[in-house]
Amino acid sequence: MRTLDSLGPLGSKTVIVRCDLNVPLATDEHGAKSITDDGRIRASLTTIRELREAGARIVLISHLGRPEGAPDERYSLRPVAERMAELLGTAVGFVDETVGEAAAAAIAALSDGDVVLLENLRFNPGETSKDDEARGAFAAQLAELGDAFVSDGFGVVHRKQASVYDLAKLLPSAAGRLVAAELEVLERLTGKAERPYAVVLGGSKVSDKLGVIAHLIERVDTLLVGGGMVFTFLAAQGHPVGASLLEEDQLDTVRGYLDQAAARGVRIVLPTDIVVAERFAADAAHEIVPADAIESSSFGASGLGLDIGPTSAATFAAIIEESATVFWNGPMGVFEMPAFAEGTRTVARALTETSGFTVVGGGDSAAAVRALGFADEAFGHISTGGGASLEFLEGKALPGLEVLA
Ligand SMILES: Nc1ncnc2c1ncn2[C@@H]1O[C@H](COP(=O)(O)OP(=O)(O)O)[C@@H](O)[C@H]1O
Ligand SMILES: O=C(OP(=O)(O)O)[C@H](O)COP(=O)(O)O
Repeated sequence: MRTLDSLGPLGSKTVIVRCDLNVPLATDEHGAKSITDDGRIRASLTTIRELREAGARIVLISHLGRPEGAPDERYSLRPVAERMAELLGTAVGFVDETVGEAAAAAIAALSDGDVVLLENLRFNPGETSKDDEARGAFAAQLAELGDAFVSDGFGVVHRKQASVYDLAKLLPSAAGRLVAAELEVLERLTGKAERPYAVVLGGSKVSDKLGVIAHLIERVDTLLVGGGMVFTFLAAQGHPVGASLLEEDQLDTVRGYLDQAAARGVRIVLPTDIVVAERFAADAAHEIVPADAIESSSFGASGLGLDIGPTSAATFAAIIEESATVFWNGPMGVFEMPAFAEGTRTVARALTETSGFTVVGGGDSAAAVRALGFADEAFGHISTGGGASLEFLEGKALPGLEVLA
C-alpha cells in the first residue's frame, strides 16, 4: 500500500485528505450542537500535522452521519471545524458546500500550512451512489480541488464511495498515517490471532454487520452477540421480540449462521436476559425479562429491548476474561441512556481486566468506553473503525485500501 512518503515533496501542493470525522453530536434545548466524543478528530491529527509541517495546503473532507444525499443542517461538519481548530492550535476554515465555487475560492486563498474543512460529502448524492458514473462524476469534481489525495479515514475504507475509492484513482494518492497505524495493529487479529479468540458484536447497524458473521465463524472460537443485533437472532430461534430492532428479512440467514457455527464447533453466545423498556427514552420504565420471553414484560408486544441483562453481561464478561484475543464492535445497549448502559459497562470492564489482547472498534463503541470512564490505555487498541475493522478481520479486500495498492 502506498503511504504518504510516496507522494514526494508536498510543499505548496494542495492535498485533499479524506478523514472519518463522523463524531457523535448532542443537541441542547436551544439547538446548540456539541461533540460528545472527539476521538476521531484527535486520531486524524498526526497526518494533518505532518502535512502542515511539509508546507502543504490542506483540504479536509469527511462525511458525518447518514444524510440522504442533500444538505441537512443536523449533519453539518461546522462543529467539527471548530474542534479541529482548537486541537490543532490553528485556524481551520469551513466551507458550507463540498464542491463548487465557494469551495474552489476558499482553496485558492489557502497559504502553505493552512487547513480548510469542506461540508459533509454525503450532502451530495454522488458520494454514496451505487452507480459508477454518478460516483465518478462527483469524484471528478472533488479531484479538481487538489493536486494529491491522502486517504486517512480508516472508519470508511470498507465503503466503495466517491471520496474513498473513485477519488483515489484520479489523483496521486496514498494512505495517511492513521490508516497505516490501524492496519499495523489490526494485523494481530487476522491469521496470527492468539486463541481462544472471541468477537463481541452489538450496536445498531445490524443489516450492515450481520454479513460478516459467516466469515467470522470460520475464524474465531466464540461470537458474543449483544446490542441491537440480538433480536434478529432471538426471532430466528422463534422467540417474540416485541418492538425491538429487528431485521425481518435476515431470519433465514441468521438460522444459517447458527447451523454453520454448530457444525464448526464455534460458540455463538446470545443473552439470556434482556432489559426491556416501555419506550425509547432515558426515563422510560424498564424491566429485566428472560430473553426468550421479551413480550412477558408489563409492556407486552410494545416493549423494546435496550440492553442485555445482568446475567448475560456476567456470562459475556467471564468468556472475555478467559480469551487471549478479543475484538469488540457495537455497544451492548443504548449506552447513551444511563438506564441502558450497564451491559456495555460490564463488557468494557471485562476487556480492561483480561490479560488477553483487546481491541475496541467503532465510533460509538469507542465513544461508549470513554463516556463510561475507561481510559484508552486500558485496552490493547481503540480503533476508529467498527465496520471497517470487522471487514478487515473477516479477511475481505476493502475498496478504500485496494485502490491504494
Ligand atoms: N438494543 C438496542 N436497540 C437500539 N439501539 C441500540 C441497541 N443496542 C445498542 N444500540 C445503539 O447502537 C449504536 C451504535 O451502533 P454502531 O454504529 O453499530 O456501533 P459503532 O459505531 O461502534 O460501530 C449506539 O448509538 C447504541 O445506542
Ligand atoms: O461510524 C462509522 O462506522 P462504524 O459505526 O462502523 O464505526 C464510519 O464513519 C462509517 O460510517 P457509515 O457506516 O455510515 O458508512
